[in-house]
Amino acid sequence: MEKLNLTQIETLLKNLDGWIYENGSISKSYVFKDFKETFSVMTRIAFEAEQQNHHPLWENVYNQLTIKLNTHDVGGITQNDFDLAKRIENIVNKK
Ligand SMILES: C[C@H](O)[C@H](O)[C@H]1CNC2=NC(N)=NC(=O)C2=N1
Repeated sequence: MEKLNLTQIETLLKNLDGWIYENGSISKSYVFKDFKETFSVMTRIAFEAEQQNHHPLWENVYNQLTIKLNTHDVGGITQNDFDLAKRIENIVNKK
């Protein structure tokens, strides 16, 4: 899997509403109704991540969830990160 350069990252981010590139990850923060909804979304993301074999760095406090994606095997951002981000958006928008 090839590391993407900054131009490619910025271009691909245009298709991901609210996602940013910072400190070597693409990331987005979400706020949900309550903890149960947040954890329900996290559970669905977890199964998606497992299916893709690509896993997030994430932080959850009550109804807040911050997700950071990078490809640690190559030490950068790859298409895998954007694929998972898209799947996360699909889960969150369907919740
Ligand atoms: C051994 C296993 O396939 C690898 O460690 C996978 C697992 N999940 C992963 N997740 C992420 N975010 N980056 C990786 O490089 C990665 N590699």
